[in-house]
Amino acid sequence: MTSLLQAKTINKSFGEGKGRKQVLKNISVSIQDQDFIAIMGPSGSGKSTLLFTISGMDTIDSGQVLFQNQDLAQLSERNLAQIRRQEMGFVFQQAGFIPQIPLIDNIVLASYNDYPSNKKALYQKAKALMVKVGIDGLEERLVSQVSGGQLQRATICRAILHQPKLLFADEPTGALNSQNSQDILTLFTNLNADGMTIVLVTHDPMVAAKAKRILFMKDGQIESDLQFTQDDSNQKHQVVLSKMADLGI
Ligand SMILES: Nc1ncnc2c1ncn2[C@@H]1O[C@H](COP(=O)(O)OP(=O)(O)OP(=O)(O)O)[C@@H](O)[C@H]1O
Repeated sequence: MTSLLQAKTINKSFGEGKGRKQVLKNISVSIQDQDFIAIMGPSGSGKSTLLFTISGMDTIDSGQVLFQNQDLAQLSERNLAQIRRQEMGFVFQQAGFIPQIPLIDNIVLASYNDYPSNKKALYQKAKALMVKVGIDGLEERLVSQVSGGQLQRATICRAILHQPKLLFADEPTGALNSQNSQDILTLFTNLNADGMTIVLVTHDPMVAAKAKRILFMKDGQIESDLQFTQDDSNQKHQVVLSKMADLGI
């Protein structure tokens, strides 16, 4: 496996003066091609901030984030946006969908801008993905006409439509019931088996147990980095539960 993304001693603070809080403290982590990583840790430990900074959505105070050996901070805004649109996919809580257009247009829009000649294929693929995640039949609904869980699944469709190399997801199953969560996890597992690298943040030990590697964060640092060679979800689940107990999660 080759390194897809490397974070080198990154630091990130929020606030000014006395209110300044260092949220990421000298974090170094290397994400390999075809990794499937779950980031866990107590609330406020810096999980989402780590996801935002390594994905180029937010800046860092010091250190380096290299994606395919390119330093994100050295890229022009245009090049960074292009890499993020074409090579990365994002499942974040703020969906950023346009309220006035149907769900399927929202799913296709970003990819269509980059690949306008593929319009028909993109819509066909979007429909197939909507079936896979259990929101078929909602193609023409507006954002205001679907539930939070349905919107979350639409966000996932949009994030993977262009088959990104690297998928970032913040609590991708947070708004879903257990059957829908299982369907999404099966989809992620299959995408990963087909070559997509996945980095997700979760509080759910069942979700983490699907990953090949689990990073536990504590107070802005990576407390442990567990790699699993055997695909034994039960064993991983037990390890996660015991680690969560250690960290008081
Ligand atoms: N934009 C921001 N401005 C100021 N403080 C922020 C900002 N984003 C995050 N923080 C603070 O940074 C710390 C880490 O936040 P972060 O969202 O990364 O934690 P988390 O581990 O993902 O938490 P949770 O599990 O509750 O989502 C928290 O104290 C949070 O309040």
